[in-house]
Amino acid sequence: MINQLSQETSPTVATLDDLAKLANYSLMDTLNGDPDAKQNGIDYVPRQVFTGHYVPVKPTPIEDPEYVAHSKTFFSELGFADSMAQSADFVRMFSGDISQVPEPMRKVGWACGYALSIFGTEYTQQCPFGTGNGYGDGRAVSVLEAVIKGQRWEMQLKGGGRTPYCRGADGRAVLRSSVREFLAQEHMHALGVPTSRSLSLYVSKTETVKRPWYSQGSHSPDPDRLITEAVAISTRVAPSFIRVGQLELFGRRARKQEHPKALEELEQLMLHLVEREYADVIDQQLTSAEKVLLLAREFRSRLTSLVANWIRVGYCQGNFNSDNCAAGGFTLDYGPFGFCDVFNPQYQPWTGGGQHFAFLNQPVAAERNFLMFCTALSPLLASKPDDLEQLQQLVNGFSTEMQAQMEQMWAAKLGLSTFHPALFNELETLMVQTPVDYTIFFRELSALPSDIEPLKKSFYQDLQRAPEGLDLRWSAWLTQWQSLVGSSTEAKTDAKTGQPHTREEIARQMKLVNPKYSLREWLLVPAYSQASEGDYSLVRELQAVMTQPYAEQSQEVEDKYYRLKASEFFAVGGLSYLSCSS
Ligand SMILES: Nc1ncnc2c1ncn2[C@@H]1O[C@H](COP(=O)(O)OP(=O)(O)OP(=O)(O)O)[C@@H](O)[C@H]1O
Ligand SMILES: [Mg+2]
Repeated sequence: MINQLSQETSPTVATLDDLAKLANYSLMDTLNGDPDAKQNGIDYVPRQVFTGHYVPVKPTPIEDPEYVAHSKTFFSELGFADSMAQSADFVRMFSGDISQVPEPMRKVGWACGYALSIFGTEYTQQCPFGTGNGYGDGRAVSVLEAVIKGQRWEMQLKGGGRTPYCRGADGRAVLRSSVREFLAQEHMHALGVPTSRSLSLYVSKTETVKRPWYSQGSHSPDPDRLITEAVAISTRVAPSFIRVGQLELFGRRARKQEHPKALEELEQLMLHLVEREYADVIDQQLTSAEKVLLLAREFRSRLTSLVANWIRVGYCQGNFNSDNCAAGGFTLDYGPFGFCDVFNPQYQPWTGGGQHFAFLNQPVAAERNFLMFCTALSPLLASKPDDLEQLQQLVNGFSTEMQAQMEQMWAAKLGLSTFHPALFNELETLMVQTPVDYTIFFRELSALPSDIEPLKKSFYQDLQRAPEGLDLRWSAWLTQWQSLVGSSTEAKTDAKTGQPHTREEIARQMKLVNPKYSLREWLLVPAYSQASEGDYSLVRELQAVMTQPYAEQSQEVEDKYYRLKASEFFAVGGLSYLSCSS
């Protein structure tokens, strides 16, 4: 028994050679969009790519890389030895130098083109050629596909240098944004929300770029100066990085018959998506049309659940364009994101994002992305009016499914088995007028308080919008809520198990829905600031705290991280909002 256990837990991948043995590429090489001459992947000049799944791109290594962090959780899931993250050949590969990787790993990576829709409107003007053929992964370069413990994973460098889609930019990511992305992915996974995963993070000791950023304490919406920042490469991992935008690029080409194989390529990409992301729920034997419909149904279900989960944990994507919407239904692109402190339905951390991508508008933004997803697939059903009609029904049914997911989520946050509209509406009004800290409020509520005093820990007293009579209204609300959840709980039974619910059980369940710790922007700022001085201790501390967001943790952690946002952090660039995610 002891032997068996140690065998199961001991890492099976201790070196890059071990990892190389698991390399297994499912790239559609028949859909390589670059002419033969460019197979070495070193043509970084912005150019139009008219067809195909990907272009070969050799990443540009960062100079003199230094280890910052790796995901211990994910390494353990993959059976990777922690020591590998600091081994010379692993560091070399995941800081962008794949020229020496062992066979059968490939010495050239790849980047993909994609289209852009913003809130359901198609765009091409962001493409330097105005056609949409020059837009895509501008700094994301995939370097490996491997089947590990029966699961296929794609590993992608972010900040891996220029690609044909870089649009004149440098293809780099800075340490600041890479720390944010690395930690946010770790946190999101620990929150139980589907996401691309963090693998590793390396910074250059010598290479820097200039980026616009805020002077300390700046209240201006836009950065007011250029700062020099170290470049970094974080590696993210997912079953695939196919975006709704990529399907759209293929869908638009098919719709406009831009080239003779456009429809065929769309079908191939759809089948590839099904294989990479939906193989467990869509039978390979089905016809293409059947697959399209099941794919749309399944994506709808994943997307609605994803967005309800975002709202459950206080996450705002900030720029929920179709090119930031993973077709596999998980969170992707941690640039303009934020976790809200003060509850505000209009919370939007990114100054460029607009209200359409605000916190509680995310269900509508998701619906627009779903519409674009279905529009992209519809040429595949062009000769089948009944199937097209079914696809349309799936689009029409989005808001109902979304609403159901939201109601279930709100009920769970309140420890109730059903949604009570009047109770919720009054709560939402009170949360805005008080206003409350979103995370702290629901966590305090999870202790089933008998009066409103404990809830006041979440109140931003200085920001009160309607102080008159608030306490009385809160007390009335709490009494009403308690009558549903609290006093009569002993008599209640669980609909599924028939077991009686105790107060302890309800509190326990609520604490698994309402996290105690949330990756607030003002916690990230000191972590990446210290990191820029070569001190990674706060990054690692935050990683440790934020990968157990539901646990109580120590008193010391609670004192430091379970707190209201300080008044001096309000309305400050880089702390309350950001204009730049690169
Ligand atoms: N420094 C950069 N160099 C080249 N391209 C960039 C750079 N910053 C952003 N881009 C490109 O701009 C586009 C939109 O920006 P966005 O912030 O969504 O990208 P990103 O942060 O690189 O994201 P993603 O996580 O979606 O790959 C993407 O095509 C992206 O690759
Ligand atoms: Mg993006």
